[in-house]
Amino acid sequence: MTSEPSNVVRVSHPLVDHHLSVVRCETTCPAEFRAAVHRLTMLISVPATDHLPTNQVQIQTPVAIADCRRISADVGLVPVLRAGLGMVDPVLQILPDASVWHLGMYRNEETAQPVGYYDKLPNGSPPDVAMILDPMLATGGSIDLVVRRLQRWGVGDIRVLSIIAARPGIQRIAEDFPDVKIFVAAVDPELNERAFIVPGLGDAGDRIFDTPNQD
Ligand SMILES: O=P(O)(O)OC[C@H]1O[C@H](OP(=O)(O)OP(=O)(O)O)[C@H](O)[C@@H]1O
Ligand SMILES: O=c1cc[nH]c(=O)[nH]1
Ligand SMILES: [Mg+2]
Repeated sequence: MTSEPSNVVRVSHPLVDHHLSVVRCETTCPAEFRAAVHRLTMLISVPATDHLPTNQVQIQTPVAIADCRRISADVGLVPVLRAGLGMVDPVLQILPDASVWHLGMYRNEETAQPVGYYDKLPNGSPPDVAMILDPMLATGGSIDLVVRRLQRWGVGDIRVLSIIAARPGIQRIAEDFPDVKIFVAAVDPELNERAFIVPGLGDAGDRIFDTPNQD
């Protein structure tokens, strides 16, 4: 662990380091990039779900009755299109009963401001816990909008899962939403003149979907 702001949990593990080196490498092909994002997301998901409440249940094993525990919270995953889609399956592997609510957002190339283009959140009651999935947190503008939208829906417990977050974006989220924790594989120091994370990994959405020069 490092001297990051208290809203950030950098998941420290040799496997995280290994798969980060894969996603950062510019010659990693899209199939390998997707696989590494999948593996990193699984590794981040475990600490990011450490607060979920459980109920005690009695389970009949083939031998006897065992006292067990099952997750009792209603969890909603909120992938931010497009890049967040690459993180949905690995979280569903460990939380198969979670719902998935999609939000679409892209950054305007000139201003780096987020533009919302799809919102599939319902009017009904919100989940107990929402986990926002987006591999990149740069200026924090996109996550800021998503958190505001979830709070408007009435979600009280919000966590963010990213692969790489930049310090300026982390700072922004900490100031705006001190209760929102961010779970990441890496914290990078800065942004370049195009608001890309340095050293980062480039454009996550384009690398997942093999659509170079789309942004
Ligand atoms: O913290 P911010 O400065 O807001 O930047 C981060 C956002 O930018 C990327 O999306 P992008 O605009 O590339 O859309 P895409 O997922 O469709 O590629 C990324 O996946 C985040 O959503
Ligand atoms: O470095 C960055 C910044 C925003 N979005 C990305 O995909 N990468
Ligand atoms: Mg992109």
